[in-house]
Amino acid sequence: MADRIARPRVGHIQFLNCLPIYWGLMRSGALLDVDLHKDSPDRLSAALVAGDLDIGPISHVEYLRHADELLLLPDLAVGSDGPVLSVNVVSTRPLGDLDGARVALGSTSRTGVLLARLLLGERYGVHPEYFRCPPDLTQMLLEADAGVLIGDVALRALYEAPRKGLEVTDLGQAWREWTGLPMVFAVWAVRRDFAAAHPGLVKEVHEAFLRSRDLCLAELDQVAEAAARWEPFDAATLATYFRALDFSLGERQVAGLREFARRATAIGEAPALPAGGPEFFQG
Ligand SMILES: C=C(O[C@@H]1C=C(C(=O)O)C=C[C@H]1O)C(=O)O
Repeated sequence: MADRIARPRVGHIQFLNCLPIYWGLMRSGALLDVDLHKDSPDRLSAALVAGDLDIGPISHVEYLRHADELLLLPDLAVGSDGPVLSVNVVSTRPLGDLDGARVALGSTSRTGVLLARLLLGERYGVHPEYFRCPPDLTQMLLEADAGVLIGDVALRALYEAPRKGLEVTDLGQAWREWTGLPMVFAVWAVRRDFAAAHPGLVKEVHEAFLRSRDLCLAELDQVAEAAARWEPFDAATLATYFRALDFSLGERQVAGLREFARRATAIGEAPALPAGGPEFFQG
């Protein structure tokens, strides 16, 4: 039997925000050509950095921390140009009143929680005491005055919090109001060693993701209908959510990425992007 190369090991965020991209891989048949690993974004980020995955989504700030080992896949991201709906600070009082309070940072997030800290410190001038916590709103608010959540639990909190007398701050919207730019929460990257060894495979996977994204955007209401069957959200809510998300990484999004990188670097959370960065995979 001839030696075969293994399928590329590809990450997939196990949140509704990436379901549209998974949908397209299924529809186009490309799912057969990858070894897909579903997990939370914090674990996928760590796996890509550790070399346990070859290609996949990585939380924005984790990319910045490991940019020397990674190349970005062009035109693919999870972000928003305005409200994102699923990266939220849920608080018992307005953000400006959180000085000295306790704020719980959801453990699945790296970028959303850093954005919350930047916003609270630099825009609101408040300095809470932060601690890491599992992403469970009830547990967070037993020990804190605010919690930062991402993904499906954050989307749920957006709809449930007002009934509980809680405030919700959408961090995609807050970033846009603060900087005028889109926010990029996660990017897709390939390990540089894998890209050098298998450029053709990386090109194929990248193109499959782009086709998948475009297919999903053309069938968004069907995707929402299909997903609503298994989710605690109705189809209209899911369609609104998928339309709020921005899966592109064009010039404006790259400007947003550079601005976030600049601010993360200024507080010592990430090394500076090299001049002209980020560096992209050139298919
Ligand atoms: C929009 C989102 O983007 C995400 C936010 C991330 C983070 O804060 O580290 C990581 C991956 C993405 O899932 C979301 O999770 O809702």
